[in-house]
Amino acid sequence: MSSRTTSVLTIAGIAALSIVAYAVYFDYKRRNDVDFRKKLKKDKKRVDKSIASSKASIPSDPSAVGVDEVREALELVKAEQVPVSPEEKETYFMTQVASGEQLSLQGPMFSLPAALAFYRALRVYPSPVELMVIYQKTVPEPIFKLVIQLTNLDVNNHHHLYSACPRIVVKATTDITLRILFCLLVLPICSNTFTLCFSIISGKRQSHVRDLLRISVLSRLVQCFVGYYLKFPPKSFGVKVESRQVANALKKTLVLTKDVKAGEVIYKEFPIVAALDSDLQAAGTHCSQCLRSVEPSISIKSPENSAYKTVYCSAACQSAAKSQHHKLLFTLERPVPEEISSEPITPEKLDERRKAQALFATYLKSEVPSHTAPLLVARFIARQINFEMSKLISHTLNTTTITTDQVDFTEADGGDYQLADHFERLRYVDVKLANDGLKLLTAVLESAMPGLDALATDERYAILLGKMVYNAFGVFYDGGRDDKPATSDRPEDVERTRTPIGTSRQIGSAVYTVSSYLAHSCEPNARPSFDAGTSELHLIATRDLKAGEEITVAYVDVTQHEDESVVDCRRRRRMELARGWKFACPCERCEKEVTELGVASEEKIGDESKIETSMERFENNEGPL
Ligand SMILES: C[S@@+](CC[C@H](N)C(=O)[O-])C[C@H]1O[C@@H](n2cnc3c(N)ncnc32)[C@H](O)[C@@H]1O
Repeated sequence: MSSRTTSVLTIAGIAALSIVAYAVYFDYKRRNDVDFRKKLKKDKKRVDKSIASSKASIPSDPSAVGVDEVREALELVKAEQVPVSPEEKETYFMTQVASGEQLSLQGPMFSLPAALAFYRALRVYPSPVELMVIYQKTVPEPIFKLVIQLTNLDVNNHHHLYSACPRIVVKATTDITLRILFCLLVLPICSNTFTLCFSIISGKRQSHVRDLLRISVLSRLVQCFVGYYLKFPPKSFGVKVESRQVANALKKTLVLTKDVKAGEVIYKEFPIVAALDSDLQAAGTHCSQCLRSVEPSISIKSPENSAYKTVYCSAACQSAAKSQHHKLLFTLERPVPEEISSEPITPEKLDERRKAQALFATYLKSEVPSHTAPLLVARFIARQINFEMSKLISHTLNTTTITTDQVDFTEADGGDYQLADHFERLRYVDVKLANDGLKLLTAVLESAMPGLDALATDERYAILLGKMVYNAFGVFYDGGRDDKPATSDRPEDVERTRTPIGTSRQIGSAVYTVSSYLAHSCEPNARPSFDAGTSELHLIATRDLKAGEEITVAYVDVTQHEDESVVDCRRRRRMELARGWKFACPCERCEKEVTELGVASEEKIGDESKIETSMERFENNEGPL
């Protein structure tokens, strides 16, 4: 043993002996010395008093924390940097909620720090109103009050919180339209929370709802916010969504989870919403629901007096279209199911509805030959309303039955996520609202169910349009069509759908949840096919692929045509990508052409300079997910 260790042990031994000696001495004095005992009692009283007075200075009601103190703390939080990328936000969010939960268990002294942690989480959560509803039910009341106080003091954030749902949160109690609005506007992210809050506002506090309330904020929100991509796409698709760094920005792409051979179908997917090009819709040659080509003699036609003429290939398609969107948008039938009481419809109201539908139908027909986005948006909104209504019936009747027709392909494994959850996460491109589309659609919704006008605000409508044009695929089969009305417009101005054979050959457009994540390559390893002769997308491998490989498709026509040089083909496809999709393609083929064929690497694509500022922001990952 070294001398150093010995001396450490010796000192430790002496110290231990001293303590023991003092304890023995203390015990002896306590037992035998009266004065010592008196002094001890006096000392104890003094200590008790001091503890009591320090306890009194701790507020028993933490909401009594001074406003100045709260304001000061808020200023410090506001000065903190908020993470920018979605991944950082997720981590930050989870850390803050976890720390809020921990601190709230530490007693009243920690109420403000706990509230601040919850408040920090609120600042990055995409749907703050929803989070507030959850906080209200799960965070101890004094801490929740402090979170409210922080929100009220932060004027900007206050605006952020309530601008999404003016009036509605307050009013959503009894009226059916408002209940639907509450669900569609306020709770767009998480269907569990969706169900939970729906039950709360519909006054049905069933036992499973109470159970849900007991689950910690964190576990439920982790599932909503982060767990989504663990459950979606469903495992059966054989693909997963991964974030990859592309040119300084994080992109979400689809990656294989299984090996596939060239020519094999990777997965099949039905669309969330689809629409025929308007000239085919008018011609009545294709089913308006599944987009199948249909013999006029056997097709099911809409009634003569219908504002928007539709043709269906089968009773099943007619029924699906009706329940999803057509009844609400283009019929005079009661929009609310029989199970739910609603105000009687007067002849005046009916007339108002007829006129609104006629005007909207005329607008849709007069749109650029194949611009389907306004119809896709209208159908999507109607579908969501109908979906919420069917949920309402199941709640009202105390059943959980929602027919497959209503959830079908929008549901991931286990049914945790639904239409709104998927759509909410898709990225969008800025769209300028140039015409009356929104006004006319609003009139149709309002005439069917007063109050629904709140659903289609300028901002929301622009986002929905932006999501449709950014994520839609062109549907084509049998080589596509040759009879599209000629136009001098650029392809991406007529229709910006991902169509590997060119938008001029598509018969319609459709938006898919999984396939929306497919990235582009000018030398793609997969292709969308519509071999079923409908809008059902089959993703086919164009070569042997291994698990872990990123899947790519061609967004535009990438084949070199007979009359085209390599340089011309390259310029054409890159221009279309830059104008329509706002990126300079970095794929291997584009790179190879630079090195092998001597195409100038500095080649500037004319319109790339026109990429909007918003797009640059978006590319830097500052925009929406
Ligand atoms: C409909 S989104 C596709 C979904 C997208 N991958 C995501 O991150 O969610 C289309 C956008 O993805 C990006 N993108 C697709 N393929 C790309 C590629 N090969 N290189 C760079 N960006 C690409 C472009 O920003 C394009 O505008």
